[in-house]
Amino acid sequence: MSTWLRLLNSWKLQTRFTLLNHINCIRYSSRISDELLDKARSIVGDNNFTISEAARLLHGRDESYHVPLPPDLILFPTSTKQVSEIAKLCTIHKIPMIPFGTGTGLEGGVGATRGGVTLNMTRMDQILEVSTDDLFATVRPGVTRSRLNNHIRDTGMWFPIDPGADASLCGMVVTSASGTNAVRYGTMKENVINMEVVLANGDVINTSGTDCRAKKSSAGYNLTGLFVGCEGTLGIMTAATLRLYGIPESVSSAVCSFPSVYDAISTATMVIQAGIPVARLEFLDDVMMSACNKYSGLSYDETASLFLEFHGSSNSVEEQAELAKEIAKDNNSGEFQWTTDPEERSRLWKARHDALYASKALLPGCEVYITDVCVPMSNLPDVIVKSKQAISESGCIAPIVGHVGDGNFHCCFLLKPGDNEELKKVREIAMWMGRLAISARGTCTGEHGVGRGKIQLVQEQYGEDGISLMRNIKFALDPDNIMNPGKVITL
Ligand SMILES: Cc1cc2c(cc1C)N(C[C@H](O)[C@H](O)[C@H](O)COP(=O)(O)OP(=O)(O)OC[C@H]1O[C@@H](n3cnc4c(N)ncnc43)[C@H](O)[C@@H]1O)c1[nH]c(=O)[nH]c(=O)c1N2
Ligand SMILES: O=C(O)C(=O)Cc1ccccc1
Ligand SMILES: [Mn+2]
Repeated sequence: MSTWLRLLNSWKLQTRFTLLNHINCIRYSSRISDELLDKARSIVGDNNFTISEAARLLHGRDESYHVPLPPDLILFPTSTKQVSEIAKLCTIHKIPMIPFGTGTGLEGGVGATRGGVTLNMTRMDQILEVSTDDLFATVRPGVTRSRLNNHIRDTGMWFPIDPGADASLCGMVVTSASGTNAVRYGTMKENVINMEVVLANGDVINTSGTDCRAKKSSAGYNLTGLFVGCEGTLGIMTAATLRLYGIPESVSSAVCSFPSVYDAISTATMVIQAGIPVARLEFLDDVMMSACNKYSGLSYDETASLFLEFHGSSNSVEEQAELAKEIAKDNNSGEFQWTTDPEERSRLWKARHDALYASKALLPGCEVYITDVCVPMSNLPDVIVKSKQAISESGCIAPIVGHVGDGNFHCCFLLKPGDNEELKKVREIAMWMGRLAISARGTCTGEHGVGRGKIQLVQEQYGEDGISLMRNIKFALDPDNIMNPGKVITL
């Protein structure tokens, strides 16, 4: 093709794109004035601005069953200064701002309940600092968990918090995420040292003080704790400083099946009581084992099972596995298979991390409704067994998987798309499970957050006084209710 023809084609494409953008703009952004659009575009530049329908749809949904709620406009800021200017602009125009990390959330957190501006944070993707002496890394919100770990692998350090999905680290901070390694290394709550946050009015603050990298601090109110788990309703995270750990010299992994849920959970409890520093302690019920076998081509027993992992020196991981094996035997276990072979281990954990997709494959085309209760260990077996009973009485399919070392488990209800009756039934069971967990001295969400689906349960968990304090905090930081409105609490 001649250069002229290529130029002509590219001009045509650009004109079409501009025209389409213009049409979309007229169709969708009744809330957003031309003046605001122009100003927003001038803050981030033409290439970091879109109102295309495809982008709007993509940004209104995460990996949950929640109905997509597209924003009017998507901006891709490239600096904290730009985020601050966007916040000032949105405050002047009283337009909602919704931060978007990688969209792997499970509670509909990125949905634009009142339209507005989504800030896609993926283009702020620098790893700002890594200190192997002081064991921390400072990252911008576009950096994902696996990118950080690939970047620092040669230093012998890693960031262990692992929700399975390759989520943005800042998204993990604001959802207070955890996953399979939390039993040993804690959740995001225990692993954030400092954060840079842009507030609704455009102010930029550091939650532990301007340049603090200390492992602990008693200085003033715990602002870091306030923003961990805020789900974008109190501010926009523009950087996070996280704790790093040494990569363990040796790792062993194990699988073991049990005749009952009680035997499996008793083993989990006793492993922890025995002081074994287990790194992963995961439960899968019979239905989930069968789903994982099918999806990942495995042939494990299809009964209640534990997947375990141990970190330490080569002697220590052997010792830990053998001790756990003894405990499992005392609880009527089947064969306890353990290995240090990297390939076998990664096959096992890949199957575990694919549990969501294995569940979905049981009913092709289905949506999933996922619960996330967390209770003290002594109440865990009863809550799991009661939940399984409720699932079987309902006639629903809902494989169960859980980070049982932390008392946390998920029921993954499979939903036929468009079946509103079934959705209603599942929602009722999920609400009942949340209440069951609260009455068993636990919480309605251990790690996925509140988003749009658990607002009522959080109200019940805290009671009027607790919620009223949360509302006051929200009002102090976001008086116009424009920071990710309609999530976590209602005003
Ligand atoms: C297969 C699979 C498996 C799992 C999970 C997901 C999937 C798909 N998850 C859930 C998910 O990975 C977790 O909630 C992540 O922390 C979400 O991070 P994203 O970057 O994707 O946030 P996403 O973009 O989905 O946003 C989530 C919320 O955070 C807000 N937000 C995002 N970035 C922000 C920023 N920079 N500033 C302010 N607010 C921001 C958003 O507005 C929204 O409210 C999970 N979780 C878990 O804890 N344990 C687990 O075991 C799993 N397992
Ligand atoms: O894998 C996990 O631990 C999750 O939190 C996601 C999930 C939830 C329910 C079934 C499968 C995966
Ligand atoms: Mn989980």
